[in-house]
Parts: sequence; C-alpha cells; structure tokens
Amino acid sequence: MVDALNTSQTNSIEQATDALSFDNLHAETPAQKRALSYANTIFQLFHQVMDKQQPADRVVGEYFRINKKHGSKDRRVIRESVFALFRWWGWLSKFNALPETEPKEQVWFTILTINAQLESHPWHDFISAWEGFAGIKPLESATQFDSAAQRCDWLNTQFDSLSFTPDELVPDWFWEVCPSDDTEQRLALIESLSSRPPIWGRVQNIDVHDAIDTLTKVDIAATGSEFFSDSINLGHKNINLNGLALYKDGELEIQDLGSQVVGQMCQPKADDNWWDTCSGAGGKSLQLRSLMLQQNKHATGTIIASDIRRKPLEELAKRAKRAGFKGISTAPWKSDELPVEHAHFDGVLVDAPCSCTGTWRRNPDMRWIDSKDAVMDKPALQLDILARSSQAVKHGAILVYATCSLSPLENEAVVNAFLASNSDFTLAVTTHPFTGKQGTMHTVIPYQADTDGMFVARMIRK
Ligand SMILES: C[S@@+](CC[C@H](N)C(=O)[O-])C[C@H]1O[C@@H](n2cnc3c(N)ncnc32)[C@H](O)[C@@H]1O
Repeated sequence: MVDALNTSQTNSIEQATDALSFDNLHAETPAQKRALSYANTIFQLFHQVMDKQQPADRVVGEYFRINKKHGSKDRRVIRESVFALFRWWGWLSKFNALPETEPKEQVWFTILTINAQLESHPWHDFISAWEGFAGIKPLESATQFDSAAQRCDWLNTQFDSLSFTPDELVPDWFWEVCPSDDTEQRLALIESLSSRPPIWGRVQNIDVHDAIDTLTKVDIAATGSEFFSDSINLGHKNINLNGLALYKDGELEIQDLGSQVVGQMCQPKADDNWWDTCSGAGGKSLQLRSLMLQQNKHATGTIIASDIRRKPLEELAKRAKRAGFKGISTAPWKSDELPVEHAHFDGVLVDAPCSCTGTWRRNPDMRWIDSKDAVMDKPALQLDILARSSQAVKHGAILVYATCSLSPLENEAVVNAFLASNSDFTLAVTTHPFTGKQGTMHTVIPYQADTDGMFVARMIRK
C-alpha cells in the first residue's frame, strides 16, 4: 500500500476543474492520512467520469495501469468507492445540491461516509476518518442492508430534513423510455439495478461439473445454472482470468447469463450456416459454435462474424483459436453493402448496438453520464441494420434480433417497424427461459435470474 497519493501519483487523472483543498484539515493518524488521499483520488476519478462522460471502468482501469504503486487494498477501496458512488448517486447528489455554506470538501466527506455505509464497506478506520472530516453527527451504522428499500429507510431516518425514494436511483428519463405502471415491478427493477450481478460464464468443450471441480481447487466457488447446462456462476469476487488454465485453454468464456439467452434462442443446428452481423468480439459467435458442437462434435456448421470495428474481430479470432473452434470466420462491414452472400444463411443474428440500459448493474455510471438520447438515437440505426441484415436470410430460415436495452423503443418498436415493411418475415413463438412464458418477443429483466437485461425476438422468413 502506498503511504499517500501525492500529486504526481494522481497525474494520470485529468484534474477536476474544481479540485479539493485539504489545507485546513489535520490528519494525524496513518488512517486519517490515507483517508484524505483516498478522498482526493476518488473525487478526481468520479469527476473525470461525470464531467468528461467517460466510462468509469476505463477511467479507473487507466488510473491503476499508470499508478502501479497501489496495493490491493488501495485498489479495492478506490475502485469500490467510485462504483458505489454511481450506484447511489441518485441519493448522494442531494447532499451535493444543498444550498449550504459548507465547504465542498466537507460535503465530499459526508458523501463518502454515507456511500461507504450504504455499501457496508469494511474499511471502518477510513470511514470514521471521513466522518470526522465531514463534521456531521455520527451516523447510526446499519449492520447489513438487504435491499435498496432498506437503505432508503435508513437514509430517511438519518437525514430527516431530506427525503429519499427508491425511484431516484435511476434518472427520470429512464421511466420515460421504459414506462411501467406496476409499482411492484418498478421497485423490483430498481432493486436489481442497484445490486451487482455475479460473474456469469459459459463452458465450452468441457462438462460444467468438471469445470466447477477445477475452479473449486483454485478457491473459486462456482455453481451451475438451473437454466442452461453450459452456464456457470462464478460469484461476485474479482477473478484473475489470465491465471486460470480453464480460461487460457478456451474452456471458459465470460458471458452474462442474459446474453446467453440470445444464443439459446437462435437454436443453431449442428450443420447450419449462421451470420452474426454485429459480433463485436464474438461472445455470441462462440456460443453458437459451442451449441453446434454440443449436438455433434464433428459439427460442420459455420459462423461468419461481422462488425464495423476491426479490433473486436481480431479479438474474436484469438478467442476462437483458444477454444480450438473451426468454422468461425470474419467479414467486416466496409459499407452498407452486405459483406456476405444474399439469401444464404440458415440463421442471421442481429445483436444490435443499443443504449445498454440492461447493463446498468455492471456499469452504474452509465445511468448518469448518458441521457435520453442514448435511447432515442438508436431505433433508426437498429432498424436499418436489421433490414439490411435480413437480406442474408434464406427462405424458411431464421432472423434473431437482440439488444441489451430495456426500452421498448429499441426493442418491440424496432421489430414491429421491421415487420411492417418486410411482410416476408413473421415472428416465431418461443419460451422465455427464465419465466417459462410463451411469447414472440422476450425481455430478460435483471431480477428474473440475477443477470443483465436483454431483449430477443426470433423471426422466420416465409
Ligand atoms: C451489442 S454489441 C455486440 C456484442 C456482441 N454480439 C457480443 O456478444 O459480444 C453491438 C456491436 O455492433 C457494432 N456496430 C455498430 N454499428 C454497426 C453497424 N452499422 N453495422 C454493424 N455493426 C455495428 C458495434 O461495433 C458493436 O460491436
């Protein structure tokens, strides 16, 4: 652990326009000194994300890449505090907005103290140092919270001059693009968006039980999933993937269980030819190939993966090699023209670019750095990609449309608009894997199976 984060160590963070000054504070104990330097670093990182609208994952990752002196405890305190700030910012921002005369440093210490309490963080010496610097009346510490609703009640008793509601944990515009009149479902969605999902993986070329045994030996408590036989729950702890033989040998891929629903909805046959039109680094291309091989280890099926970005396609090639998967090739989009043959494929998957509101559990910062435009900008592009890609579907073959958005504007509305002008396609009735409900368009809601949110619809070309 470093003694203090001096100015040179924070150089990699672009300084917030409005920096903190701790000149009037007296930090005597080592814990107080460390608490001050953490407070400064967390402030700078938080503002870099908010002011520059840069993803927290990238900002924090880049900071640690440059500031190698941090030990594991430093990293944990800084990283977890930054992410928690975004999780609870809907409430914490109220302290920031108070028309008080208090110096902003004191407000920041108040925010850090409450943030740590809401998360039940274990670094009590730093929390009490922040509380001392904040100069607030000591907060009643709650032993452990089970829900956002409990946290909300706790806040309301601690600060009776303010009023807090669970709805505030997501921005107002979210309800405009994801309307819901059902109070219970709304609360359940807020609860799930305010908690961290586990790390979900998918095993390939190996039985899930063997994978669990192997992981148990290296102290990773993995479990299977009741929904798909190749899914694996790796828990909540950070894992050094590059240290895992299973990962290095291509037998384990990280893929959220919600995302796995999409490949499962495709139901590729062992000898099918599929086109993954927005493949990114190919999470779903790999899943399609794995599903083919589960049916026949000599499956002759193929997958062509396309994207407008070349880098992720290179990453896919490495992942496919690691798994020993033959039959996956890449064809980048170079223009609006199809990079593949028309009316050729047994299945076409359009995993369209979207607002990613379904991934807010993992990226709590996105809800504050994005605006309603993140949703409103997408449907025209999604419809265009879907319509162009559909030309590659053979007659009698399958077209799957998916997003990781929770908004009907990017989901049902896009599919309906597509069908309205493409009468040769029709929706197939499928079963929602987590709820068992039959339907033609399915939204995976995070609370159904502790996943990210997804949308998927399967269509058939008549
Ligand atoms: C939701 S991500 C895909 C995730 C990927 N299928 C996976 O499972 O990891 C959407 C992808 O669409 C790509 N994309 C954006 N605009 C596109 C376009 N006009 N045509 C094709 N792909 C596009 C993005 O580069 C991005 O990789």
